[in-house]
Amino acid sequence: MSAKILDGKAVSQRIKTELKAEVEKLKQTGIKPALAVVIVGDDPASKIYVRNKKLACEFCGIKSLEFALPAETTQKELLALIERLNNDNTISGILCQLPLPEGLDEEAVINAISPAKDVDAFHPSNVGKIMIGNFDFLPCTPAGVMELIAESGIDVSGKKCVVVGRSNIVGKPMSMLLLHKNGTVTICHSRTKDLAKECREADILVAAVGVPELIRGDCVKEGAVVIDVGMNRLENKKLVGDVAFSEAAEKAAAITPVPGGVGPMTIAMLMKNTVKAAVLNSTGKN
Ligand SMILES: Nc1nc2c(c(=O)[nH]1)N[C@@H](CN(C=O)c1ccc(C(=O)N[C@@H](CCC(=O)O)C(=O)O)cc1)CN2
Repeated sequence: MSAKILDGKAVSQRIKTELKAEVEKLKQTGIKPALAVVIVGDDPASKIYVRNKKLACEFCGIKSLEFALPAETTQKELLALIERLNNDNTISGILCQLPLPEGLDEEAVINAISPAKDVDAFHPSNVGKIMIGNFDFLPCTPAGVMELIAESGIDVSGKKCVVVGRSNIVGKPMSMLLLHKNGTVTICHSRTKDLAKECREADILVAAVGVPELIRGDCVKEGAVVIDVGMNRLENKKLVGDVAFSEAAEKAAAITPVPGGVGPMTIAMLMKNTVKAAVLNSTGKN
C-alpha cells in the first residue's frame, strides 16, 4: 500500500488564508484580534515555536505581543504578568509557552490565565467543557489532528481509534475529541501490556508519547490512518516523530509526516482560537 501523505503544511496554509480574510472583515467592525505570548527562559525549541506563532499572527493580520522573561523569573512575577494581561481589554488571547523552566509551577500558571483568553484550552474550566462537548476553545494540537483526519476523508464514527500517550495537553483531549466523533477509543500508555497488539487493532492510530520512532511497521494495521504527534530532535539534529515513517507508510492508507504534519496545524489552530476569543470577548459572551 502506498500511503496518502496528510500535508499539514498545506492544510494549515489554507486555514490561515481563510482566517486572514476573516480578520480583515472583523477589523472593519472594530474587532482587533491580539495574541499575547509569554515565554520564560532560553529553550531553543520553544523560541522557534514562539517565532513561528508570531509569523503566523503577522500573516493572519493578528497583533502579537511577545513577553520574553528570563529563566530566573519568579512564580510571583510570572503570575503578576498573567494578571496584567487578563485585565488588558486590548488582548484577546494569552498563552504561556511550555515547558516552563524548572522551579515554575506550570499548573498554577495555566490556572491563572482567564478561561476566556485561554487560547491553548489548557485551563481546567476549558478542559471540563471539552469533556461535556460544549466548548469555546479546543487545544491546538488535538484540534489540528481532527482537521487532518477530516481532510483525509475519514469518518471517525464507529472506527477503532488508538491514542498512544495520555498527556493533559494531547493524549487525553485527543481521545475525547475522537469520542465526540463517535470513535471507539483506546488510550495506551507506559503500563499498557502489549502496545503493538493494541496499535494493530487501530483504524486510526495517534502517536503522542515523545519516544522517537516507537511505533514500528508491525504496529500498524493495513489501511490504517496514522497520525504522528511526536517531535523528537535526535543528537544528529534530525527531527523524527513517534512513528517509524517509512515502515508505517508501507501499511497505512494515510499518514502524517514529521516535520510538516501535525506541527503546522497546531499553529493554525492557535490562530483560529485567537480569532474566536476576539469575537467572544467583544460580544461579552465570555
Ligand atoms: N503553550 C503551549 N506550549 C506548547 C504547545 C502548545 O500547544 N501550547 N505545543 C508544543 C510546541 N508547539 C507549540 O507551542 C509546536 C511544536 C511544533 C510545531 C511545528 O510546527 N513543528 C514543525 C517543525 C519545527 C522544527 O523544525 O522544529 C513541524 O512539525 O513541521 C508547532 C508548534 C509544546 N509546547
